[in-house]
Amino acid sequence: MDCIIDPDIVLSLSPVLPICKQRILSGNFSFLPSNLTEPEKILHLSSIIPFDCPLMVCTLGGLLKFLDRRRIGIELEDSSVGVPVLSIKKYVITQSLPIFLFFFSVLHIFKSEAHPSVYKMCSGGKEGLSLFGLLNRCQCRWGENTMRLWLMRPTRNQEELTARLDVIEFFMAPHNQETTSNIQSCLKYIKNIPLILKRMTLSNTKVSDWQLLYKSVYSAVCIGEICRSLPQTVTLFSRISSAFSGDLHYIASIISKVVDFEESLREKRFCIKPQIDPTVDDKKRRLQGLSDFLTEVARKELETLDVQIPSCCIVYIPLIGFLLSIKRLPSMQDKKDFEIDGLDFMFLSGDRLHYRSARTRELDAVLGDLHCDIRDHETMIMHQLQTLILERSAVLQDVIDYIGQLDALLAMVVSAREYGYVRPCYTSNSIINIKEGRHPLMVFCSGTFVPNPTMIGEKERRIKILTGPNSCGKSVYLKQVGLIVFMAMIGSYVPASYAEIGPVDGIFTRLQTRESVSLGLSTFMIDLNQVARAVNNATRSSLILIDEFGKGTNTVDGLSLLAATLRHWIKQDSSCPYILLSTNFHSLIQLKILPESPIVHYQTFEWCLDGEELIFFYQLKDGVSEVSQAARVASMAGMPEEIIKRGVEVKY
Ligand SMILES: Nc1ncnc2c1ncn2[C@@H]1O[C@H](COP(=O)(O)OP(=O)(O)OP(=O)(O)O)[C@@H](O)[C@H]1O
Repeated sequence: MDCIIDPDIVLSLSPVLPICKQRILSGNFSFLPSNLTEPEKILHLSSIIPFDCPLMVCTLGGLLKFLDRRRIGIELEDSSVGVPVLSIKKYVITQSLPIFLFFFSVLHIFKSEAHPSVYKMCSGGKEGLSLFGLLNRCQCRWGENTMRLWLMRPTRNQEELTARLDVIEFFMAPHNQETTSNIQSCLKYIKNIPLILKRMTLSNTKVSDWQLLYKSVYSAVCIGEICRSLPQTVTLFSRISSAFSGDLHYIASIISKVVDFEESLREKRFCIKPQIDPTVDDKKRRLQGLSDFLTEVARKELETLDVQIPSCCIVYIPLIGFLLSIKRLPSMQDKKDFEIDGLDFMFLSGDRLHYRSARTRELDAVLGDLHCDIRDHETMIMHQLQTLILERSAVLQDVIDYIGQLDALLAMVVSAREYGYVRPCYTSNSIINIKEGRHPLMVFCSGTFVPNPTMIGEKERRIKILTGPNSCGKSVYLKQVGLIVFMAMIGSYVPASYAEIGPVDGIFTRLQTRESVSLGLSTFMIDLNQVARAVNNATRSSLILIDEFGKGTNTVDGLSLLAATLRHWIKQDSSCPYILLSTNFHSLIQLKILPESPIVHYQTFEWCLDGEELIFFYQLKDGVSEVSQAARVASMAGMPEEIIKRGVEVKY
């Protein structure tokens, strides 16, 4: 399988491993012959599931638990019935880039923060300053889900990446801006279709569900129409054009033909339009003409009543039927006063007395329970409509998939346009060539961000060693390169004036993290783990970003570890990964610990001293810096002068 298993993850899985294994062994696998004994069952399952792979076992165990909780497919069954698993199929994600969890936090790909509003504190977080937050201009939840998935799973599949970039390029053209906003306004109406479909299968659909489903389907039809008018050479447009047709049109037209939204909202239940069902039409017509007819009946009833009774009316109460309603007279005090000859007293409601008479009985017999009949009939039609929609619901899954992709790409268009990103070019040459690269997030934090180039490649040197005073911009630069390459691997435009990206099969980092508490490992141990992963797994096409490796231990040990690691890669010569490394170990260069090599390139950043003041230009240049300017940086950070002075005295 094309994946690298993170040792930290395996370690953290060990407590749940036996539970997951047990869950798998006791699963309801209907594909297994029923006459198998327990040992035979284990043997059979182990031929399908690699029990020696902790990640696989825990993932499958988690999936089975999820299915059991949601009771998918057996919602209405007894709770003792387990979800039947019909088959197990292996699915290998071949093209995705191995990325470790650290990467997402150190490069600020995702950053959830507690919500600042006090009343929302308990209800989860919000996205902070992160790449996801920056790119997520999605209009619907499906776009947001797709964007999240793409960020979690960058890919090497160039065909897929080019297809995404083609869509972005199309919408980036100024003359396509109107099309962009038209599609975006339709995307807003695509709602939670799977939830509505689930309610349909449970026959628990509300009027609002019908409205939302219709709006979603109608908007999808409009998007389909728009995509049909766009160049079909763009893969996504042609896929949408062919998918958003037949069944989708059918669902949209059948809902609009059958459902009477106005009446449904008024009646708070599913109502159908006229001319859908003659029986319902007939009953509704009778119900409409009923009020005049009932007034006439009431007039006749009044003629037969005591003269003291000034008025009466005929009312209809669902499930009870027609009743004669009379205003209670002051003389009618006790129940016996309510009795009237020829009428059966039914009940008192407010100040009105209700009776059943010969005429109301006749009305019941002739007109029947009109309301209930209509309701029953309409409910039956709703079930038929639901069945028709569910039979064709596969197209709605396609809608969600393609809408998610389109929305995520349009969101990328918005940020690319707003922040001046460019389309990256993918090349088969082993090269990373970025001109005027910018850190996509840091640009918002520093007044004027200084763009810098990156050139790592076949003829260019593959190991960049960055030195420079503290705070000169080394870490920001490393992250900037990592983020630009990462953005290219999700099919986004990138913050640069030009970017040529060769094959990249993984991004390894040794960057500052705040995870030592949660992992139970020391900071130095985390550093070592991260570098070990890079040493053990990186290939010629991997990008490695190392920021100040070795500083977490005694200087000599740290320096020697760093030098040994670099020597390991220098020996690989042109097969060496793309490496960007920043260090404050100036003795690495002063003591000439590293061998002379054409693949090593020393770079630093421009800065100068204005009197005692340290000024950073953040501009990358060739060369080495042999001073840290730590004392001046400490002064800028507000350290007391006497401490800084004493530090300088000790140094010399
Ligand atoms: N290209 C740039 N343009 C503008 N400002 C920048 C740039 N790069 C870095 N900075 C600013 O400089 C600050 C320090 O940068 P950074 O953390 O990269 O320094 P450093 O060299 O890694 O420092 P240290 O060696 O102490 O870790 C950043 O927080 C940012 O405000």
